[in-house]
Amino acid sequence: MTQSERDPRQVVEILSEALPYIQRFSGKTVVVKYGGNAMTEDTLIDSFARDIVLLKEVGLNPIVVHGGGPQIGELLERLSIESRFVDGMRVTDAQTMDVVEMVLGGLVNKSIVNLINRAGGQAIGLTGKDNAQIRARQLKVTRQTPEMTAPEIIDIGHVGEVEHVSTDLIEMLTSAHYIPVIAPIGVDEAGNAYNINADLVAGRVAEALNAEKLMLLTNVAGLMNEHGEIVTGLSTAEVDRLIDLGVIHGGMLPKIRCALEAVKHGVASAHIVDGRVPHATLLEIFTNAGVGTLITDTREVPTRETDRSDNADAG
Ligand SMILES: Nc1ncnc2c1ncn2[C@@H]1O[C@H](COP(=O)(O)OP(=O)(O)O)[C@@H](O)[C@H]1O
Ligand SMILES: CC(=O)N[C@@H](CCC(=O)OP(=O)(O)O)C(=O)O
Repeated sequence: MTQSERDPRQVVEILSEALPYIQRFSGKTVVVKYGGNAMTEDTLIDSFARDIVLLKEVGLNPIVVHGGGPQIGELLERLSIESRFVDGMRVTDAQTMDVVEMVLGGLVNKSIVNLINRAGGQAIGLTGKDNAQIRARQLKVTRQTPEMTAPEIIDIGHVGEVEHVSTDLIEMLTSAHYIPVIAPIGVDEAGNAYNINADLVAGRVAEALNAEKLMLLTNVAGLMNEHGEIVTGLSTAEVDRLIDLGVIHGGMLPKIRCALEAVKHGVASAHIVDGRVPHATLLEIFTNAGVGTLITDTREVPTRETDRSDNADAG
């Protein structure tokens, strides 16, 4: 249904209902991580871009950090370069690193920038190399089995972890009304590039900016428990239990870990959101409907009401 087909009274009612949320979040920073798996259909990517522009226009401060795992996988396949993952991280040799940089810093970054600009925003695409804003070091992955006396270090190549995020460039851009769109490539002091899981970058960017929200848009309806049910509010205790049970695995592991780290380090809330739902970002921020899993720094199970409790009108 288009706006002209709707009852105009309904349209203004919806706008009016969003007012408490707009007031609550105005001026606040929201880091939105757009996963490669959520970039499935053109219409969805369009609605994502419109949501980001709308957030900016109503006074929030959106920062986009994007992934592109499936898109990297596609080009590697076309180039007949084999790829595998250890603990949700792509093993990255020098040749793979070149492809990662081309796809993330080039194709994917610029297509998101282009869509946001076409939706009326002012997006600027960056990688962690710009102003060396994402300082990285090589990620050491260890593995230990009961038979081993000491953990084994597995070399997964040019894969990085975030050492430090400098926020001056991001802040300069956002204060001049631009929307930064950041590809998850880090750099060390010697200028070496690192492939970093996009969730980890988004979490650390959110922490560094003291963001109100970290939204992780993916291709599932939220975090599932051992019964296959979506967990709407996730306590830190429940995360530990689900990891021990092996229910959280693959790409969900870094996602949950970075969400937990972010809320422990000052981000008010993290959300795992179904990016396949049109306008998922707006639904999560401006309505009580909530479309995924909410994570806050609490041993209790959080609810959307507690997440919004500092404005009595907004819940
Ligand atoms: N407990 C879980 N609940 C939901 N998804 C899970 C869970 N454990 C593993 N996953 C997997 O994690 C995937 C999301 O991570 P990932 O593929 O890295 O997405 P993205 O590209 O959006 O970062 C899901 O598609 C699902 O296959
Ligand atoms: C080290 C590592 O695994 N890096 C990821 C970077 C992209 C990413 O994280 O993309 P998604 O968010 O779409 O999964 C990769 O090479 O796929």
